[in-house]
Amino acid sequence: MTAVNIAIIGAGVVGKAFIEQLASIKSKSISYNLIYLATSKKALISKDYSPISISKSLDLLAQSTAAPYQTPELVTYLAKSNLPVILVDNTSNEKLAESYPLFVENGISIATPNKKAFSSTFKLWNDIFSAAGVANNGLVYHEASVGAGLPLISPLKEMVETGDEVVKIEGIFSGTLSYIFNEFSTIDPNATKFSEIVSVAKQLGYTEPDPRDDLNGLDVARKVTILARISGLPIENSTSFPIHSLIPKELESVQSADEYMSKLPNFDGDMDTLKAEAAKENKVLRFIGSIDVPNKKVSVEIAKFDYSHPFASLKGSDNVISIKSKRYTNPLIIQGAGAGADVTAMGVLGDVIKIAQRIAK
Ligand SMILES: NC(=O)C1=CN([C@@H]2O[C@H](COP(=O)(O)OP(=O)(O)OC[C@H]3O[C@@H](n4cnc5c(N)ncnc54)[C@H](OP(=O)(O)O)[C@@H]3O)[C@@H](O)[C@H]2O)C=CC1
Ligand SMILES: N[C@@H](CC=O)C(=O)O
Ligand code: NA
Repeated sequence: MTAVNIAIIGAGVVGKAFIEQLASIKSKSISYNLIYLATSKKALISKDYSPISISKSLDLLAQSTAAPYQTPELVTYLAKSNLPVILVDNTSNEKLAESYPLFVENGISIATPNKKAFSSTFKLWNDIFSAAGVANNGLVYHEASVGAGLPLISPLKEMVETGDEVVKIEGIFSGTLSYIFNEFSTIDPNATKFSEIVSVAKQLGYTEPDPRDDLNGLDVARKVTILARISGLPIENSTSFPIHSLIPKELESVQSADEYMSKLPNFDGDMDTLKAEAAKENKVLRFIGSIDVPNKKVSVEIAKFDYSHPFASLKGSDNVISIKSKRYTNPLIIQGAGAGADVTAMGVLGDVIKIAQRIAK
């Protein structure tokens, strides 16, 4: 039997589901030992690296009075581990993401759904993957950063590594905005109010910790940046191309997510007008991202589609992504739930298993 040590940061919507799935792994060949679990306020730390009960870890964390390690201390602690270590970043924290090269250079592997590291500066992207390419450094897997658990990053990387050339990627990349428009912009003229649907998407765990990151188009822009970079475009950062925001001008400067949510109903009329304009043309509204590789063009926008278009009949939080390449002249279509605790945790745990199969001792 071989083993790896697991350190988890983040115990929110995705983090809790990840811990539940990790506790249920039944591997005869690899033991997954939890040694560290932290939120921004507290931590559960096994100082001698002996395994912590995964199934009791959330209760133990709730009772813990220990403060989380700051990044340099955490790197030192994990680098001294008796076994290879996988850091699971289940936060959306940018500072932590900026430290990935440091973890990787210290032999610590990373599995994460956090998009920040892969969609910030192109320099950070290069620093992470050049560090991950060096022998004895950590590995970096981020399947759930686009399309949650849908197999997207892994097959796209394989296509590119085996010599395929991506021509065009387009689709619906946001579980939140898919859910919102599938519920809001339908043939039914009496569909629920836009602001109410945004609240439900938050309750269902589809939104970012701050739902404005979905509604301003930035979450889709981050995903599109990641896929464009894998496809070979050197996108400087996730704001260096046109992005349509759904945040009303008047709410752009509100301080908190709560204030934004409470004022959003005042702007339902604007969204009703947009929907009615589309309905007059027998169309629905959908929020899409597209990457045109030969023309080096990337965009994130709201668009109108005929009732008969496949995007018009999408259900729930489904993403649909079409990839056209030199080999796939008829596009490869990937469709399914693109947000939510269980499908995202599955993508992260799948990466943990893939890393463990390569590094466990
Ligand atoms: N929800 C979904 O469907 C999907 C989510 N993702 C990604 O998964 C990640 C997690 O999302 P989700 O679980 O919904 O978010 P939540 O807000 O529910 O949870 C975030 C967790 O991270 C912790 N955290 C935040 N900052 C820090 C920090 N600096 N140090 C330690 N802990 C920290 C929070 O702790 P505290 O409460 O103490 O702040 C909380 O436990 C995000 O990157 C998101 O983009 C990706 C695909 C789908
Ligand atoms: N908020 C995101 C979560 C997954 O990345 C979404 O709605 O798609
Ligand atoms: Na994915």
